[in-house]
Amino acid sequence: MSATPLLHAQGLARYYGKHRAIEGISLDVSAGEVLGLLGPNGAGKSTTMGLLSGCLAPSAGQIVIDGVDLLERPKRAKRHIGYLPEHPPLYDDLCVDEYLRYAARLHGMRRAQLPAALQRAKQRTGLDAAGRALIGTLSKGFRQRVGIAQALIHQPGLIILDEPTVGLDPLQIREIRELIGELRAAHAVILSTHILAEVQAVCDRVHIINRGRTVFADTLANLAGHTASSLIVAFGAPPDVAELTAIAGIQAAHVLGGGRFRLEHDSATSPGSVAQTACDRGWQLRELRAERQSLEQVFMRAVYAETHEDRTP
Ligand SMILES: Nc1ncnc2c1ncn2[C@@H]1O[C@H](COP(=O)(O)OP(=O)(O)OP(=O)(O)O)[C@@H](O)[C@H]1O
Repeated sequence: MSATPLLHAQGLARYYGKHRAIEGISLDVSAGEVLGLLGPNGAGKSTTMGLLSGCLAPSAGQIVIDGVDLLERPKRAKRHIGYLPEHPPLYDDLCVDEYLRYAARLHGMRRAQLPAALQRAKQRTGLDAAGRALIGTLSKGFRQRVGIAQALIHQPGLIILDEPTVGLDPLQIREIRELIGELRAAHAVILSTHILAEVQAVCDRVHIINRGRTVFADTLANLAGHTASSLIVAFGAPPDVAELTAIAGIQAAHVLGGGRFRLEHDSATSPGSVAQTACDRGWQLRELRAERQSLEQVFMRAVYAETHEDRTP
């Protein structure tokens, strides 16, 4: 990540009347990065995207885009933002060229700039041959491409995509994900999603929110390096679960079948103590490895553990 992020958001909060949608959200995104904003339904993703794009006013907090304060100088800051809302603002009665021309004019581009801008945006989104097609006749995947083309027509530094693959078929999802990956070369990208695989497929970093608050934020590279507090073991002569949980520091043992188990352990326990016990008792150790922490585990721990705790009477 470069020293100065393209987007810096600090302490964002948004209330709808008395209802707190988000609070204390801070995030940075740099050029060349795709940040995934992940959370279950109602977590506050769209609200956060609305604030970052300047479409919603925050109740508290600061947003700086390419050195320009979004609240103090909204017009100037918005020049650096391209936004694809959850429901793309498309006009079915316009053809793709007419619509992109209209979007470019809304972004304050001069008429003389339009032909080159349209050609560039269409070429980058795979719409070269679709300029004269009526938007109302396009497939959902192509409509989404048009939505992305309007977001990048004025060559903003930051592109914000709210649930960009919702409602698409698997092939269209793959195509849009590839397109998002390509955008990284020239832009900072934030996308919101509730799909873990989406984050894993296209994002460099993940920011998980639950009920309006940040519950996890890190790079995917760091995530892969983390180890969970569990071991996978396999034995030729497997013991009973009770014998495994009797090993000091082993908190639970789950049978995986074929002599394999997942052992949950405390932070002080090393795989060596399990290996030693297996050796002493003749269990014929065949496999012993620390489990990698997956995004799913992080998500479940951060989101569902919190939700469950609150529901426990
Ligand atoms: N205009 C509004 N008026 C009142 N409450 C709202 C409004 N918009 C959102 N909320 C509430 O704010 C919270 C966050 O909603 P938001 O739409 O930002 O979540 P989300 O993570 O985008 O959800 P989803 O994935 O279902 O779109 C929810 O409790 C929602 O009911």
